[in-house]
Amino acid sequence: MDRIHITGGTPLNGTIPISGAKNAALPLMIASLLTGETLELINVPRLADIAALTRILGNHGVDHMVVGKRPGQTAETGQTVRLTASNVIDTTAPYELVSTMRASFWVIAPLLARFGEAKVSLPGGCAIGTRPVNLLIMALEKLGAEIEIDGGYVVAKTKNGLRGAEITFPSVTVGGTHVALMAAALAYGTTVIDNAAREPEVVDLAECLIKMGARIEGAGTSRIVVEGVARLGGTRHEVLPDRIETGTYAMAVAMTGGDVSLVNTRTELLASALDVLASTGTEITALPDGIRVRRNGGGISPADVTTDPFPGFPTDLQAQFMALMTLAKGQSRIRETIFENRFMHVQELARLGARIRLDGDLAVVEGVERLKGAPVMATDLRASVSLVIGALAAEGETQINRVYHLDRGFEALEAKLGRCGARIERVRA
Ligand SMILES: CC(=O)N[C@H]1[C@@H](OP(=O)(O)OP(=O)(O)OC[C@H]2O[C@@H](n3ccc(=O)[nH]c3=O)[C@H](O)[C@@H]2O)O[C@H](CO)[C@@H](O)[C@@H]1O
Ligand SMILES: C=C(OP(=O)(O)O)C(=O)O
Repeated sequence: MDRIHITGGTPLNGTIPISGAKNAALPLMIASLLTGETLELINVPRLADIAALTRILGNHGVDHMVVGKRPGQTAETGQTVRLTASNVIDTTAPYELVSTMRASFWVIAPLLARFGEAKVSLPGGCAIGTRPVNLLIMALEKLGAEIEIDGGYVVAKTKNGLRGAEITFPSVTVGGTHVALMAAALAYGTTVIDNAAREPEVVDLAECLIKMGARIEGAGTSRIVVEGVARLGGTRHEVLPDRIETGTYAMAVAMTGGDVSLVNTRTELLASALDVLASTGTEITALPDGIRVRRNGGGISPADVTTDPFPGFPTDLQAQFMALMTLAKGQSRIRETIFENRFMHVQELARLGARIRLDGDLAVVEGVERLKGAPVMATDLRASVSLVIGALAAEGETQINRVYHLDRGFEALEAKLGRCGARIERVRA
């Protein structure tokens, strides 16, 4: 298995281009199943999760084409991908494919809405909690689907098509909102989704669906209204920038010090995280095409955060923020309210010398003077990158094992950091 070696202690200086968002590209690709016409997606990141979903869509019969590179494009420039689901041959998504990635479960919605049936394995994904799909099933049942669980598969059917309904989520779910949106887009009549997720990735999906002919109002608020249409068509859509990748590199600079421009991204995608970063003594300035992040000399001030659905502090940045707080001048308190088991990075950060105490959903971090390199193990996607951040700031060498987690969500990580002065290399097994 590949490993990453990092020799820490060098500030980061330069420019990092931000990729298209994994968590937007995945539902957008899945939306291709809603139409027989071609969906062209621009700025799709090159990631293991995208490749995994491409295999799943291929298994359904979706035609996948990567449009040729244009002059000026580099390995880190997102790809343009054309997906055409004109000849869907199979409405089953098998265990072997779905178990590697949670978002793949969402194919159930377009398959059911367009073909009246779907059989999808219960999902896998990052080991950060139990992650049930009861709310996704509830939404589909409200729309009239008959659902049973059989041999680890969710089998969904509808005799006369889905029908618009009132769907009220008891708690905010991003995947549930994606599924409800896609299914309602092709249902008869009006669907109201209450307590909908307001994440920018939900808005991106809704905007693409609208271009495909869907009638959706209110995406980005907690009440979305969908008027079902009989059919959807193809379109061209650019995937929005990855706010989690943006926040991750911002935290890396906050920790190592230096001056980095994060380009092809937008401040409003992560306002709450940038406010918290500013309160730690990091200078954040908006650029026309991104964000400039600077910390020169001054120490890192401690700050408390609680993860929350958008526009709150994202759970997908909690591990990275914890890495930063390990070097703060004092105590910080980090509460994780979204996933019950998202503290796997704590014991690995401790190997670098961090002092963190866990108490239920609360992590209390006592800042230390310095971290020291050590061998560590990547456990899930965001935990892995928190170790990269810690290692960049630690003295000496850190070896990160099991880096396949990183490849799920960070495009060209070593190249992007390396060009800013980080001493980072991948050792291939
Ligand atoms: C591919 C993708 O976009 N993944 C993101 C998505 O995951 P995902 O869509 O899986 O996360 P959800 O928003 O659905 O989960 C939020 C909470 O609701 C619970 N829940 C969810 C569904 C359900 O049927 N029942 C239930 O109890 C979950 O266990 C969790 O505790 O949003 C999460 C929260 O912002 C992010 O961390 C993930 O990176
Ligand atoms: C948890 C994540 O992904 P997934 O929902 O696919 O497990 C993530 O992107 O941080």
